[in-house]
Amino acid sequence: MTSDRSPRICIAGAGAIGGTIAARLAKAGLDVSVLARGATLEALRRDGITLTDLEGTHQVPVRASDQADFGVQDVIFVCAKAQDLPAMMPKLTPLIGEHTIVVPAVNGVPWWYFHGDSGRFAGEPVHAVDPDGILAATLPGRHVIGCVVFITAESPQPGHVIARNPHLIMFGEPDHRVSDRLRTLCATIERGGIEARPLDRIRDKLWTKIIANISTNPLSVISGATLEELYTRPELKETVVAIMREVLLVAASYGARVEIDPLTFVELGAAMGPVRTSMLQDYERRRPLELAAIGDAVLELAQRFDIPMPVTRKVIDLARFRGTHPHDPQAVAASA
Ligand SMILES: NC(=O)C1=CN([C@@H]2O[C@H](COP(=O)(O)OP(=O)(O)OC[C@H]3O[C@@H](n4cnc5c(N)ncnc54)[C@H](OP(=O)(O)O)[C@@H]3O)[C@@H](O)[C@H]2O)C=CC1
Ligand SMILES: CC(C)(CO)C(=O)C(=O)O
Repeated sequence: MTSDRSPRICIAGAGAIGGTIAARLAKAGLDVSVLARGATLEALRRDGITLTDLEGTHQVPVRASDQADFGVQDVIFVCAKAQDLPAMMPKLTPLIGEHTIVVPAVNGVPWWYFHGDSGRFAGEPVHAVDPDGILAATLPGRHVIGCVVFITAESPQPGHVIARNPHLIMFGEPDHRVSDRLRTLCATIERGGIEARPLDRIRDKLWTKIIANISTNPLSVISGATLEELYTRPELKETVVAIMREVLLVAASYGARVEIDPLTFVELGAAMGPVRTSMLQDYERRRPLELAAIGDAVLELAQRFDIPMPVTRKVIDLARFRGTHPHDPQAVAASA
């Protein structure tokens, strides 16, 4: 990636996060192409992306296709749910050239976690997120720059995105170098009004986000509670904090420095207000839950150090049950 011409940026997956990033960058005049499908593709071709953020509502035209026919890209943001990556990633191959950067904007433990790592598991796969090894096989790790997305967004209908909070993404090289390409990427993203911070220890922030997700997303599915409720109602908060404690031990075992303690986490989380987690939104729409990346992968990492995670495991099991047996008030009423 060079800074002497406008970079070509592809956003693969135009839901809540992909739609927000694509709209911000395209609105700033960057060369953006969007890989989308179905109703979203139709909406993008007809109306562009309609983004409501802190600055108001913007309608932003974008180039969109369901074929990866945009030519070799400088940057590809992969913005699908983790379980959709093995189907999506091979489609992106024509977009990847020698110097292409691929940024998975995906919650949970990434498949590249041990790539570029110098610890005892260096180079090993994370089976829960790449069960057939498709991601590792299609994308050489040298293309990856990791990121942690601090944007809360919803896509209430295809092509429409609401993201009414400050937009922050932290980026980092898997081997922790603060490289030229990392700095150039951040400068490019900032042109879109998204705060982009280059980090030298991306896994620390990954763990911070993983702790937020694993302690609230599955429990939100079981309880139907918002973040504010999860972090303030004593009967929910107790479980949230118990999960955090279990996961902090795993993070520490992998050498991560998580600077926030559970009580500070709870205070910050409560201030997020009546937000429905992305997993609760998926549950309500009868969509698959991102439990493999946010839950199972953490259990897999815990297992490597023989760390028991009784509360976390139970909550993940219950969320998985709820995801496959959705509560249907109408059916309950009809059978009464
Ligand atoms: N929403 C949020 O507030 C946050 C989300 N995240 C994370 O960001 C990631 C993306 O989440 P989010 O944007 O909410 O998810 P969404 O479900 O809103 O968007 C995912 C998009 O990817 C599309 N997609 C999936 N597979 C393909 C494919 N093969 N070809 C083309 N398009 C495809 C989906 O299309 P279709 O609708 O047709 O399935 C959908 O439009 C997740 O890991 C999530 O956990 C992180 C921080 C906050
Ligand atoms: C808002 C937050 C942090 C909740 O865990 C999130 O990332 C999500 O909803 O997936």
